[in-house]
Amino acid sequence: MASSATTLLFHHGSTRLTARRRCHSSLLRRTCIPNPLLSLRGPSNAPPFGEISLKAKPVGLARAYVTGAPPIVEEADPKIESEAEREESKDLVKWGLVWSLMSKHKVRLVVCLLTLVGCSTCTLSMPVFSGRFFEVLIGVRPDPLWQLLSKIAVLYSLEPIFTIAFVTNMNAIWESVMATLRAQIFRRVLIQKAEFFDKYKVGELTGLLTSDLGALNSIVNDNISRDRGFRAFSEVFGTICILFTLSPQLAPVLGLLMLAVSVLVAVYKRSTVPVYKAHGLAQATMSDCVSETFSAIRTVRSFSGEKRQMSLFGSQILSYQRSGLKLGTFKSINESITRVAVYISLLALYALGGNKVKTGELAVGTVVSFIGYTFTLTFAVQGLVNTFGDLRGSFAAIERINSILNAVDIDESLAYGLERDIHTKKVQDENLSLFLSSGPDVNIRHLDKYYMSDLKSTNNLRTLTWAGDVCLDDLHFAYPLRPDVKVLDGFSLTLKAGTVTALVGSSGAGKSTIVQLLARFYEPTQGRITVAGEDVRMFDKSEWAKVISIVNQEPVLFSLSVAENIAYGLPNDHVSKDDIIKAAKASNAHEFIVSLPQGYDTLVGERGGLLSGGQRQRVAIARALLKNAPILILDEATSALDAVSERLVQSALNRLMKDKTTLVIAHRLSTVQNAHQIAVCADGKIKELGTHSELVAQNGSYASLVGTQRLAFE
Ligand SMILES: Nc1ncnc2c1ncn2[C@@H]1O[C@H](COP(=O)(O)OP(=O)(O)OP(=O)(O)O)[C@@H](O)[C@H]1O
Repeated sequence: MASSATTLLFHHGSTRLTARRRCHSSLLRRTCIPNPLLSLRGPSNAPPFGEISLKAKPVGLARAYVTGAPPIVEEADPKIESEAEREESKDLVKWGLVWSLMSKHKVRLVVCLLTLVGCSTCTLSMPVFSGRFFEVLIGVRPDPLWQLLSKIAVLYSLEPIFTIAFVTNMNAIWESVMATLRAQIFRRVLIQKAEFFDKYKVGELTGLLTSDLGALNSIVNDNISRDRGFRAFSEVFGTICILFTLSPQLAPVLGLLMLAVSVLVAVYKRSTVPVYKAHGLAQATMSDCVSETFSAIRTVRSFSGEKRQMSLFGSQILSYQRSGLKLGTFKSINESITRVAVYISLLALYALGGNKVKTGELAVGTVVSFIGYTFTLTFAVQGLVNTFGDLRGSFAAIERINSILNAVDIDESLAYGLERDIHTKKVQDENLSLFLSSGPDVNIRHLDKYYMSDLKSTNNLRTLTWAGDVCLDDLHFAYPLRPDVKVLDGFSLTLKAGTVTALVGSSGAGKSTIVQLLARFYEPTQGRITVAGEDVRMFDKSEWAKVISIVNQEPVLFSLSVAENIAYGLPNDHVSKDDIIKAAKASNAHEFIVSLPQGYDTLVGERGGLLSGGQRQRVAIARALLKNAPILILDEATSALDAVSERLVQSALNRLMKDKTTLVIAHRLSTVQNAHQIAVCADGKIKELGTHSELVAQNGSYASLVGTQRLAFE
C-alpha cells in the first residue's frame, strides 16, 4: 500500500497538536489531494510541547472520523491517545484550567497579593492602636495624642485604598476567567452531537451558562468583600498570631473559646441555607406559573381555565407566604446569634483579662486590643465558613457542567470545521477572540487530527454537488437514544443531480430521518451517503452545511429583523441590501415585507412569531435562495399553509428548486405528482420507485395512497 507520511503540527492558542498525516491510495482512491487544511501547520521544528503521539495499531480497521458506518478505510488504525488519556482530558472545567487562565494576569495577581497583605495588615493593626489610644488617655503611655491619632488616620486612609485596589484587580481577573469559561462552554455545547440535544432540555443547557456558571462567578465576586474569602482567611490567621503575641497566657483560652463559638454560630447559620433555598424555589415556582399562564393565555381562555390557574397560583402564593414566615424566624435568630457569639467572647475576655489586669499581669491597652480582635475573629470565622459553603456550591456546579458536557461526545467533524473557521475569521471578528484565548485545556478535547487531516479539499465540494448524484446507499439507522428501534433498515435511493425526488410514506416511516442523515445531524449506523461517488464523511460538516438547504414545515426565524433573517442564509458573509431584496422578490416575500411597519428592518419576534405561517415560510425560502445550495430538501414545506399562501410559497419554491438536486417530502400526494421520481418508504426501506404514472400503474401501496387521498378529498 502506497503511503506517504508527513508530520502535521497544528498550533493554535497554546495548544500544539502533532498528528501524522498519511495519504493512502486506498483511502482517497486516487492520488493524494493536497489538503488546504495543511496550511494550518506550524513550523516543523516547533518544540514537542503538547504533542499527541500517534501509535499505529498493528492490526484492525481504521475508524472513520465520525462514528457510525463500517470503516470506509481498510488500514491500520492510528491510535491518537490511550483511553486513560481520553478519560483524563474529558472534563472541560478543571481547577488547573481556572488557575492557568488566572495566571495569564500575573501583574494583577501580584497587585492582589500585595494589596491583600496591605489591607489585612491595616485591619489587624487597628485594635492595637485602639489599645494604645486608651493607654494614652489614662496616661500609661507617654506618646502625644496627636501623634497617635495621625498614625490611626493614615491607617484608616490606607485600608480603603488597598481594598479598592484588591477588589478591582481581583474582579478584573475573575471576570476575564469567567468570560473565557462562558465562551468555551457555549462552544462546547454548540459542537455536541445531535443526540446531546435530544437528551437535554434547553432549560438545562441554559442553566449551565447562567446559574451554574453564576455559582462559579460568585465564588470570587461574593468573597472579595471584607469578612469573606481570602480576607477572612488572612484575618483569622493574623488575629490568632497577634493574640498569641500580645498575651501568650490569654490567647490559647480566649482564642479557642472565640473560635469554637464563632464556628458553631457560623455552622448554625449555614444550616439555615435550605430555608432560604426553599423560599427561592417557592418564588421560582410562582414565576413559572405566571409565565406559563400568560404565554398560553389563549389556551387558558378557550378552556375557561382561569379558575384553575387562579387556584394553582393561590396555592403557590400561600406556600411562598409560609416559607417567608419561616425565613423571618430564622433571619431574626441569625441576626441575634452573631451578637450572642460576640457577647460570650467578650464576657470571657472581661472575666479572664480583667483579672489579669488587676493582678498586673496584663496592660489595659492589651485587653482593649483583645476586645477589638474578638469582633474581628468572630466575623472573619463566620465569613470563612460561608466561603466554604460557596466553594461547595461551586464544586457542585462544576461537576454538573462537566457531567452534562461529558455525557455525549463532541461532533469532531463539526468541531474541526468550526475551529478552522474561527482561526481564519479571527482577523475580522473580535468577538471570536474569546473563543481563541483559551488555555491549553480549554481547546476542543480531541480533534482527531489524523482523520481530519485526511478530509478532502473542500474547494471541489460545491462543484461535485452541483453535478453529481447523491446516493443513499444501504442505510441502516437507529436514533442513539433509542438504539433498539431500527428506523432505517437497508434504505437505498439515488437523488439524481438537478432533478426532483419525492419521498412519501406513512407517518413514522422514517422520511424526516432521511433528512437528518442527509443534513449529517446524525450518522448512519451502517451504509453511506455519497455525492458524485465520494463519501460525504470525507468533507467536514461546516462545508457540507453550505451545500445543503432545508426548508421545513415550521421554519425557525431568529428574533432579528426580516433583512437579518434573510441574510442568515450566508451567515459568514457580508450580504448587500440588493441581494436581500432580490432573494425576497424571488420568494414572493418582497411585497408583504415592504408593507410591514419598518419594512426590511421590522423585527420578526421570537421564532418569527410576529409573522404569519406563510410569511415565515417565504422569508425562510428567501434565506435558502440566498444560500443557493445545490442540494435542497423540502420537508412538508407547504403542508401548514392555506390555499393562497400555498400558491405563493409553491411558486417561490419552484424558483428555489431550479437546477437543484431536490428531495421533497410531502403527505399530500398532489404536491409531488410532477417529481422526476417518487419513492415510497415503508419499514425503513424503499418499497416502490418510479414516476407518478408508473407507480399508479403498478397498483401498489402508492396507488392505494393516491386512492385514499382522492377519496378523502371527495
Ligand atoms: N430524535 C429522535 N430520537 C428518537 N427517535 C426518534 C427521533 N426522531 C424520530 N424518532 C422516531 O423515528 C421514527 C421515524 O420518525 P420520522 O420523523 O423519520 O418519521 P416520518 O416518516 O418523517 O413521520 P411523519 O410523516 O409523521 O413526519 C419514529 O418512530 C419516531 O418516533
